[in-house]
Amino acid sequence: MSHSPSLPDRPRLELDPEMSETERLEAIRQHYRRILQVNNELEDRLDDAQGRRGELKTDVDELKRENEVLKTSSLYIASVEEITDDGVVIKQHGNNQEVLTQAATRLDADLRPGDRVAINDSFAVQQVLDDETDSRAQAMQVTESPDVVYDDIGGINEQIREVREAVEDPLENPEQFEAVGVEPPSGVLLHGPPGTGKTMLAKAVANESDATFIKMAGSELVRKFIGEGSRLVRDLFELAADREPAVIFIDEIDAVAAKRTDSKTSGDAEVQRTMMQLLSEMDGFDDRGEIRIMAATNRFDMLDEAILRPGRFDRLIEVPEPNAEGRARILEIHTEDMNVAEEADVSTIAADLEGYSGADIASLATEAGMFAIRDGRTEVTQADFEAAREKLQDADKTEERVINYQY
Ligand SMILES: Nc1ncnc2c1ncn2[C@@H]1O[C@H](COP(=O)(O)OP(=O)(O)OP(=O)(O)O)[C@@H](O)[C@H]1O
Repeated sequence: MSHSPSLPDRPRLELDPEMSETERLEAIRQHYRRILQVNNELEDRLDDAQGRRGELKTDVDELKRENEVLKTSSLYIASVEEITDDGVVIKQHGNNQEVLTQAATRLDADLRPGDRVAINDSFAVQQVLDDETDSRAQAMQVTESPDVVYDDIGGINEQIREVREAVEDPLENPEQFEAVGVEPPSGVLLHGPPGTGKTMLAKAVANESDATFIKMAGSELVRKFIGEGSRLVRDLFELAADREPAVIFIDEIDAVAAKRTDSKTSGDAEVQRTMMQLLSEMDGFDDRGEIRIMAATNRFDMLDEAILRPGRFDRLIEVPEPNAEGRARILEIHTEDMNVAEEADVSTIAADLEGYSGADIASLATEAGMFAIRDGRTEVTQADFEAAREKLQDADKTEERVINYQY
């Protein structure tokens, strides 16, 4: 090898018996100098070798790390069912296969039933997944029975009726649809301005149909879970199948299903893949059983028409800003538990709230209550509502100024 040429020969001392005393001394001196020289040479070589060894060790460490990564990137996900004297019983996700296996010794003490774990090809548990790694749990919000009822929603009775017909009826009376011979709508799309009660409506229909509510936010899929979008969409439908009856709710669907002409979002191949996965899940979902699919958007104009075709989101329900009557009902709902003065008139206040969404009205009620508290009163007066309205309007103006300043 180029970096290890043969070692220098060991110097020999050759003394001739014929030599004089002086000659012998000279020969020994020379021999001594030669030994020193070889010694220096060997020391240099040793330094070189040590340096080289350091380099190689760094290479090995790097390869080891790479190997670890390669090993861990091909792990499967499973849940721990039971820990027995014979080993760990796990259930693999996806195929639900149960296996009795062993855990890496360093994990023995940490393992608990219910843990999500990563297993290798021979099913040995390699890693316990914490919530951080569990993107599925982060990306989806699962609620057994959301605490919203239809009566909590004001001003959109017609929309409630339509959602009940499209979601609740097929969940509760599938036989009726079969007997009449009509297919219930595949997917229900709620569209309208922000804060008008779209999410509430989806939660209420899940609650009142005794279905599990599974929410996924489209915007998070593209912002937070880059590269995982299509897998998470697949997981979403799988989870719903495990938990039926279930209502799937995809909020801000425009984030994954924008028109192709919108270069900023749709140019992204990953977003396209996520949308294709969503479409294929919906198309392949003929025998939908007890799963209903809902979605919401504030940007109906941005949606790719592909998602609106029959068999996909084919029931569109517009949830508009509330009118005066709706605003009064929403204000009534949000002041139900508040100690409001006799003289305060909800409909007069509501009449003045043109352009307010349900969410705006909810903050107005809280803000009015805060005025009473600051004033040391226990009753909320008409004046408190007016003060709250002015405060929110001022806040809006500041926001506008900030936005104008930014652009
Ligand atoms: N119609 C309504 N009746 C009563 N409260 C409402 C109504 N609409 C909105 N609210 C209040 O505003 C909050 C937010 O509403 P929600 O999340 O349902 O709106 P959204 O339409 O889904 O909004 P976004 O499009 O911003 O997600 C609710 O928790 C509720 O307090």
